[in-house]
Amino acid sequence: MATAQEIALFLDFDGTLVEIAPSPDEVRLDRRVPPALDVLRTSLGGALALVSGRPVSFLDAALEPYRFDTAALHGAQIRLNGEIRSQSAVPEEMRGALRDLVRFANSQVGIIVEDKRISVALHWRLAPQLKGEALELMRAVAIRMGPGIRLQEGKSVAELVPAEASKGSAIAQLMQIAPYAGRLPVFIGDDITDEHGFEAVNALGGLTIRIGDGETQAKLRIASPTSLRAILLDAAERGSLTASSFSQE
Ligand SMILES: O=P(O)(O)OC[C@H]1O[C@H](O[C@H]2O[C@H](CO)[C@@H](O)[C@H](O)[C@H]2O)[C@H](O)[C@@H](O)[C@@H]1O
Repeated sequence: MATAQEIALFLDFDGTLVEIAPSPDEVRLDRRVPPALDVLRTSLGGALALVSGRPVSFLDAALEPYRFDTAALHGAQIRLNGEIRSQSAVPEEMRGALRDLVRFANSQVGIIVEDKRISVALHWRLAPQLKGEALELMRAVAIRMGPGIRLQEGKSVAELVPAEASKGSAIAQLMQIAPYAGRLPVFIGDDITDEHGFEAVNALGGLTIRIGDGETQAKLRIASPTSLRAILLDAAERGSLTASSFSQE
């Protein structure tokens, strides 16, 4: 089994480091997690990154005062060593799309539009009966926006994302750069968007872990964000994380 020095750890945020909440603004991160991740980053020679659908700014605020390498917006925004390394352009057609989505949200109770500029999400967790209508609208808007945009489905959400971006390509990019290059990638996630990451990490011979149930390409499962947190906090206390830390559930 690989040692701590050989691992590159990639962590999803929602549904992985924090429990899913009724709306995007309501997530609460256990305050022991940010310092624990900082300790683990050191023990991993710096090879720890967040891979999330959220923007870098949101993740920085959630994990403050720590700033981690981040592949944000499903890979459309990558920050490494404190500097934005790559970022997709704001799609020209996004303003028109946003107008249609806000109009829909204003006409229905429980629909939330999350404007992340480079991408936009339409949430129906608080109005599950509107899933069909919301998805139909998102599919129509994505088609209208053309080949530069793809539709990313997730847990009670659909998002318009730059077509070239995915968690898989972001992880593959990071794996070519120090301190990630040459290590065994370990990716932990819980949602459909994470399947791109699982595919890429499986192709690199790494370890893939799905939080919770649902169909997946991941090789291992951990029951919940609570169980993962326990593993990470324990590893931080011992100052060592290995691939086998994740198979002791
Ligand atoms: O890649 P992730 O870090 O898992 O981010 C994926 C999306 O997560 C957020 O939405 C999800 O979590 C919300 C809070 O728990 C929940 O209310 C919603 O139903 C979920 O879809 C976030 O709001 C999105 O921007 C992320 O892309």
